[in-house]
Amino acid sequence: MMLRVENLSVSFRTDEGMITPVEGVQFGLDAGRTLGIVGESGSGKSVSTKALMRLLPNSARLSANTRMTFVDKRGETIEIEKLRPGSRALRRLRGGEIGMIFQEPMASFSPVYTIGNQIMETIRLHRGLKGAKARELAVETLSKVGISNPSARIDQYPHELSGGMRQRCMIALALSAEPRLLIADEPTTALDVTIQAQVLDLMHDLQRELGMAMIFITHDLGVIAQIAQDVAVMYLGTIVEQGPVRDVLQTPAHPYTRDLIAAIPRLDRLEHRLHTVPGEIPSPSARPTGCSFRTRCSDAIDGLCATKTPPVTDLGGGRMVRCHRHYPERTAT
Ligand SMILES: Nc1ncnc2c1ncn2[C@@H]1O[C@H](COP(=O)(O)OP(=O)(O)OP(=O)(O)O)[C@@H](O)[C@H]1O
Repeated sequence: MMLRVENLSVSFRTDEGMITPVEGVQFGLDAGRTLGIVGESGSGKSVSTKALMRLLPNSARLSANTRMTFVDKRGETIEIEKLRPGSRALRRLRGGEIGMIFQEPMASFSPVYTIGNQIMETIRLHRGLKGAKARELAVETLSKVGISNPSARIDQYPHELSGGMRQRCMIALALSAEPRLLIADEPTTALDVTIQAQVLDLMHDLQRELGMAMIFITHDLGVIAQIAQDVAVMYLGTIVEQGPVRDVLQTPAHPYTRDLIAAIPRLDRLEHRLHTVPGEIPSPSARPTGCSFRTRCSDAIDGLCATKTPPVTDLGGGRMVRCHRHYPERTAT
């Protein structure tokens, strides 16, 4: 397995004391596969992936038993949680081994350099090519992400491009280092629907061509269905359900997943009002006792869900769920 995350817990020191917005996250990812992470705003998706790239602020702490292992391009195993801030190994990991793209491309680009300069700098840093060779490769990468007339566009500044173009250039920037893993944090949310579909198709094609693994973060299960093979559903800092996308969408095992599926707009149900998951996600500083979803759950069991944290149940076929309804002895009845 290329990436294995075990017991990932992240706490922050805040004015109101310690909060733990990510707790006990576990998942694995093979080369060439896409894991979709879905959940509402505040569920801990970004904090989890920032932890993977060691991009969390100084106020963040990983629990002592957090393990994040990654097999790099040379076949060596990197223990990400042990990398020292500012170390060469960490710089090599970021960008070179794990690339990241965001909702807002301006977060990746500096406004004062041309697109080409920034892509060529990445190529120099991570692939050791300079001058005409680096430029050639940058043009090639821009053309790969569907930028027309790339040898002219390469000399433009980020603000000279449209939103969709900038998004493509950001993908080109991330890909130019040839990462083994690409983390995409809501990369299409700000785009209009047609461009969103084009960018998703593009990412899918590039991934197949390059054999890269991908973690795709979104609040939209519909997008996950298009792009990922596996899905992890997060709620209030933990993964509540995980498994192959098709199985999870067809037979969701957790009430929260069922609610998210009901919220997907469907063409054949346009006349109905769009559902959203009822209620609001609590703050990590006010995590409910027992199962953290029980305050919004329509299926909560009196006297159990408020007092006992549901254990992880292995449902077979690579699926797991954290819900008292799925205790083996309960599902048997
Ligand atoms: N630097 C920080 N200090 C304190 N709390 C933080 C910090 N960064 C994130 N959090 C908290 O961690 C929780 C999870 O945030 P995170 O950004 O991971 O959610 P998310 O699922 O990615 O949401 P979104 O879809 O809005 O990006 C939130 O309650 C947030 O307030």
